[in-house]
Amino acid sequence: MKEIQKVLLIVNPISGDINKENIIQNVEAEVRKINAELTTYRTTGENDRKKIQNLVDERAFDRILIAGGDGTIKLVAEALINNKIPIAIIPAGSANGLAINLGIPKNLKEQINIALGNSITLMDMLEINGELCLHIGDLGLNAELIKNYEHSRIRGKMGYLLQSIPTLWYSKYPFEFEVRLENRSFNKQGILLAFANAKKYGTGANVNPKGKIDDGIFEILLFKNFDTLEILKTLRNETDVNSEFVEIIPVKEAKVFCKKPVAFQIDGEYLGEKEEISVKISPKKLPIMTSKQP
Ligand SMILES: Nc1ncnc2c1ncn2[C@@H]1O[C@H](COP(=O)(O)OP(=O)(O)OP(=O)(O)O)[C@@H](O)[C@H]1O
Repeated sequence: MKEIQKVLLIVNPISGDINKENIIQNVEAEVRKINAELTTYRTTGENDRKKIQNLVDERAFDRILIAGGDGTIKLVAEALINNKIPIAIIPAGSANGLAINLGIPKNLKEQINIALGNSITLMDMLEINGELCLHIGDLGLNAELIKNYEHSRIRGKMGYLLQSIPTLWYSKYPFEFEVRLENRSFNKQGILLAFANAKKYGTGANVNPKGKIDDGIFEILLFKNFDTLEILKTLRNETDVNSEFVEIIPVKEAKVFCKKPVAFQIDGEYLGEKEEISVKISPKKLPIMTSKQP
């Protein structure tokens, strides 16, 4: 592999409520050791995508490190789409769903080693209603929970837990979904319909055991109206989902129609209520650093 000469470090100063100075100093030290040049860009929350694109066009970076959460990774992936520079994650968000799915370790030194290493995975990306999705999008109860959580003042797992009760109380579940695949269509009722590129939710819940980020396939997960509280508990904990709750359908493309508008989210960001969803997989779209082939 070609030697790394120019590294861009993109830092989101506010993500996860974490001070990033320690990350920046450690990255500086490690980049110095390999005699590469480092440029650091701090996001402002305004026009970052264009500014990153300009920076990347100006200087030929051969590695881009991202210290932030899923929102920051998505922003960079959108800025770089079709530009084959490998990206690497230094997890520094509140949930870090993609990093969890890639098995990025907790230790900063190990994270930087992976970031400056040579194990690249060409990751599939989901495109949902024209939006880029890194690992999971869903319709239903989880999106309602995220919407309510975004408005609550209590963060972390406790915030989710406290929001579960009013979410369940006000939710109009079960929802009616019509799923259209390449060669068949069917109607299903459930509390949550997810499109998963990987195995886990950001909380670590292993909802899609067969999920693989580079197999050219995504899974539709239908959480049936079984035991809602039990399912919510599973989504918020680091446990495997009970297979009785969920039906898994591997596909490359799908359309979903809802009888009434249903809450929708991508990678932890609430995107309003939708009646129609169109999903397809873009295979091998994003080169991303991993400890080994996941
Ligand atoms: N300097 C800044 N000031 C305010 N907002 C910012 C700034 N830089 C980026 N942002 C905002 O940060 C958000 C992305 O945050 P990100 O998702 O990476 O972190 P998080 O929400 O803490 O983590 P996670 O997605 O893992 O829960 C975007 O909405 C972006 O507009």
